[in-house]
Amino acid sequence: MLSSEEARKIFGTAEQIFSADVVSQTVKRMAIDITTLLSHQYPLVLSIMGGAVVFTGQLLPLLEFPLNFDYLHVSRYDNKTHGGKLNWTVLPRENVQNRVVLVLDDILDEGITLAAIRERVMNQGAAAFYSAVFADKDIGRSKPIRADFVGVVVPDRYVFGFGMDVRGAWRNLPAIYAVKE
Ligand SMILES: O=P(O)(O)OC[C@H]1O[C@H](OP(=O)(O)OP(=O)(O)O)[C@H](O)[C@@H]1O
Ligand SMILES: Nc1nc2[nH]cnc2c(=O)[nH]1
Repeated sequence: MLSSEEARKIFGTAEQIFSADVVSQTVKRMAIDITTLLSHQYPLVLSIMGGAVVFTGQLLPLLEFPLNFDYLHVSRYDNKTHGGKLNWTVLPRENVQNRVVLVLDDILDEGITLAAIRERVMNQGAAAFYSAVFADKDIGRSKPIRADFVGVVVPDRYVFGFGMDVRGAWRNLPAIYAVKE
């Protein structure tokens, strides 16, 4: 775990890439797009902990139609800046069978996490799978999955804030930052 001083130092040298205002306007725009497509589908919304916690908390109150909510916890970065093996720690309790599922995540990077979630959800009998990611990283190569709803495109750098951590810290920031290279 980072010390408080280390965490402050990373923040102090980081570059803000999306302000809190832009982030909040983007969530509103995504809510409109999601409502247009899914408001009559009674979707089961699955939030991917822990990164999606802030995005989920801001998006859900803007979705003014009936839905169910559950979460799952899967991670593969484990406080590092490069992904490894997927670690499923919490599986959803809600049954996905015959449901239209909308998965919420903070960031689509290489796409490995979201592709694995889609495979799992579809194998369990979901009727349809949609995904909304707040940030889509421009990694310069193809990904195994595209999100149906994308908030912002971020550069190919390690980013944090708005739910995304840097070595476990700073998920609480309202804006998005890139660590100093
Ligand atoms: O597209 P990928 O390269 O697979 O990476 C994207 C995943 O990485 C992050 O999770 P992380 O493993 O950092 O766990 P966390 O949400 O608990 O921080 C993020 O929340 C996505 O789920
Ligand atoms: N915090 C954070 N998590 C990630 N998971 C995959 N890419 C990233 C990233 O750039 N930042």
